[in-house]
Amino acid sequence: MADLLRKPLASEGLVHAITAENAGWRYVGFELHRLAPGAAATGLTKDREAILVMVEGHAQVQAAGQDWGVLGDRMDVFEKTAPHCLYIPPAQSWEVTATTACTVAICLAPGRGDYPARRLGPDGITLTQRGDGSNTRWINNIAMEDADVAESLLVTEVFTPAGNWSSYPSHRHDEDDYPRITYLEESYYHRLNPPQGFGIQRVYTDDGTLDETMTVKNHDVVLVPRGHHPCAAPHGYEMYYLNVMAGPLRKWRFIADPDHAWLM
Ligand SMILES: O=C(O)C[C@@H](O)[C@H](O)C(=O)CO
Repeated sequence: MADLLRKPLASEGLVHAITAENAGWRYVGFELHRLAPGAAATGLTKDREAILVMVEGHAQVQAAGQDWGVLGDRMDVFEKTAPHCLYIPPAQSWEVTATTACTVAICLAPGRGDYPARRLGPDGITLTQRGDGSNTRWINNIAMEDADVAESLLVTEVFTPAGNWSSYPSHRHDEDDYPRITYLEESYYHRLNPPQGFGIQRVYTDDGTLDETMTVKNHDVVLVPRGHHPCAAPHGYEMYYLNVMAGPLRKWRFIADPDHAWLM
């Protein structure tokens, strides 16, 4: 059984510490910090670039030698307003001090230092519908390839209404053969509303050598090293996830599962 479902390490403080090494891949890292008011988290980006996402709550942020003031707006991620985010280049330190209870994600991928530190959002991030019917979901693009703001990170938020599917029709991005398809590792940080809910995520390859169907709960992370990766939210439970993708080329090109491509 592949180790794709990562449970929270704690309910407060450092909740996830996914590195390329412990994920068994090369590009994506992901940290999640849940901080009580007054609590702080710090880090060094080293040979990685980072996008800090204020998932919810407010915090005083210092990074890359600058004071960025208090970041954050929505107090609950399911308010769905545009997130406050910060791009932090490699070889920089950062420090977040919670001014309210807050949840802060640090999305990581390799970087050389070609891009400066800068705010991303809330300006320029617009909640956008993708799909229709029971495949409708709502997207906040934080840093996708049309935004020339990072070397390898692609970061997106997705809100899936109760009873709907997302990351669907099934698709994969696990071969480095641009422009046909790109190789992108991907992590999913999941939330459910109300929080006692659950969702389903399947990760599977065309040849069936990987086929895991996972029950995801609030604050779980799913790793997608390869294969298709659709999600479903049950009746009564809205699903949120924060996607981090990275690979050798900062482009998202995918191929649909041939069985379900007719739905595209
Ligand atoms: O469309 C969605 O529902 C989200 C996906 O695009 C998600 O970001 C992904 O699967 C990327 O390959």
